[in-house]
Order: sequence, then structure tokens, then C-alpha cells
Amino acid sequence: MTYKSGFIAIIGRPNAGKSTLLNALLREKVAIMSDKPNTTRNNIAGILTQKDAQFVFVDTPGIHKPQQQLGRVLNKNAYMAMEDCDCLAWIVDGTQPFGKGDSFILERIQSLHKPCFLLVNKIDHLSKENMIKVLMDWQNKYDFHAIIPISALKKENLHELLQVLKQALPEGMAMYPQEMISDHDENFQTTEIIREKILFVTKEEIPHSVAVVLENRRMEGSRLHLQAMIIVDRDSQKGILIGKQGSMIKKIRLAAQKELKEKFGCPVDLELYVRVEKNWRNKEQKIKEFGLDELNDD
Ligand SMILES: Nc1nc2c(ncn2[C@@H]2O[C@H](COP(=O)(O)OP(=O)(O)OP(=O)(O)O)[C@@H](O)[C@H]2O)c(=O)[nH]1
Repeated sequence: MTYKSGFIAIIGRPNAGKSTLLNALLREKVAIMSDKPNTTRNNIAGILTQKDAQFVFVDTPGIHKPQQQLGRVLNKNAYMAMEDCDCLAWIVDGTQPFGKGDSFILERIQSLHKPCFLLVNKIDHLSKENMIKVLMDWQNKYDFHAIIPISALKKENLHELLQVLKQALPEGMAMYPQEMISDHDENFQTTEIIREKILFVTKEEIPHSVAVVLENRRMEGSRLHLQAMIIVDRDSQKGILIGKQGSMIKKIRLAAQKELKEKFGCPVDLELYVRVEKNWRNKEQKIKEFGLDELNDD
């Protein structure tokens, strides 16, 4: 039997469903998800090992028109994954018309000369007639390796997707141990879970202005003690995040603590602090310090 293995970059515009797809394929939450654009900031590998193949999916930040230095770094993270992969899985929101953002991504794909699969997502929101129309429209845009309609949320057509992707993977040995499902450690997952809870309860500019840094992690008997710093880029945001008599930060803390307890299988005490780092999203050094630049190897 020939074994296949390779890297598949999951790319697309913000909110297309990249992280939802990664988690659905792995049947495990490896990447956080939200209805806010640009939830994903780092490239996150999710590893799926089967008896005849190992898929290394790389979830990437949504490619968008950047307003700040952070946006430029996030796009760069996605471009890096596109360069480094064996094939591309471009995921689009099937309920949205083809737009400027799509042309921009398409141009980049054309320049790479790699097999590119188009995944038309959110088909659970489309009638059969509409879905056929959307698929035909996309067929005229580029010579895709295959066009596959899916619903990441409802896990529709994912088995078929894996079969088609497997054929395009290069022959080769597994690159990661079979029990490994992500390339990110528990500290990264901890800060991401906290950030997800913040995204859930905040709106407008706050979700984009927040970074989370783990300051301390230690076991005290059977309890895991975690201290994390939430960074915002304006004083007013600090007030909103803390909330009236600390009500907002408490909500975030309890939601994160609950998920962390389930994840690590032990009682968790989480302490959260909020610090203002003015305009950090335009400061390269801060972006690196908060671990958001994939090229940073300090
Ligand atoms: N109806 C429907 N909603 C979906 C589907 N897939 C994802 N979504 C929703 O779309 C939103 C964005 O999903 P994400 O997986 O966070 O999107 P993303 O592409 O990773 O987003 P960024 O991190 O911003 O680039 C969430 O509210 C998801 O629940 C789908 O198949 N059907």
C-alpha cells in the first residue's frame, strides 16, 4: 500500500468557515471559531492520520484588505502557508457573491501553480437550484482541481472531500506521530480559548483589539492555576472589558474556566488581568511579542 502525506492550506476570506472546517475534519476543537471576521490569527496545523494517509491541514487567517500592521501580518501568515503547502483548499461562503476579495485571492492562487480545490461552504443555507448556479459560476473562474460543495457546520460532504484530497497528496511517510492532532501547545490553546470567550461577548472594534498572553501556569495539588493578561489598545476598551463592577470580565473568566476544565480534565483557577498597550496593532514589536507573526523566530 502506498502511504500519502502532505500539507493542505485552508485559505479564504474572513468568516468563510476555515476554522469550522478544520475542527469538523478533525472532530476536535483545534481552532477557535466565531462570527467575527479575523478570528484566526496564527497558522494552525490540524493533523488527521488515517491508515493510508496523513493530512496536515493548515488553518490560516482570513485574507483581507488590511487597515493596520496587524492585518498585514495576518495576511502574510496566510501567504506563507500558501507557499509552503502541497495543495490549496480555498473555502468560499457559497451564500456570498464573487467579489473583489475573491479576485485578489484568485490572482495569488494563479501565481502559485499548485493543485487548488474550491470548497463552496455553507450549502446548508442554499436551495439545490441556487447551489447548482453557484457551482457553475465558480467553474468559469479557474481550472480548479475539483469543486466540492460542503457544509462545515453540518459536516456535509466531508468524507467525499477527504477522498478527493487524498488523491492529490504526494506519496510519503507520515510527518507527525499518529496521536498528534495539533502543532500548537496547551499554552497557545489556553490563550485562544480565553480570546474566543472575549469575542463571544464583545462587539465592534474590541474583538480586533484584543490579544491574550499567558503569564503563569502551574499545578497546585490537583488544580491548574492560570494567570493571563488581556491586552487592549485603548483605555475605553479596558473599561468595557471589565464591565460594571467587573461583571464582563467575570463572565469571560467563568466561560473560559469551564472550557479549560473540560479540556485539561482537572479543576482550573483562572485569573485575568487587563492592560492597555496603546495602538499595539500598529507596532511590529508588540505583534511579535504577542506571538502573532509566524515569521518571528525570536
Ligand atoms: N450556516 C453555516 N455557517 C457556517 C458554516 N461554516 C462556518 N459557519 C459559520 O461562519 C462563521 C465563521 O466561521 P469560522 O470557521 O470562524 O470562519 P473562518 O473562515 O475561520 O474566519 P476567520 O478566522 O475570520 O478567517 C461562524 O459563525 C460559523 O458558525 C456552514 O457550513 N454553514
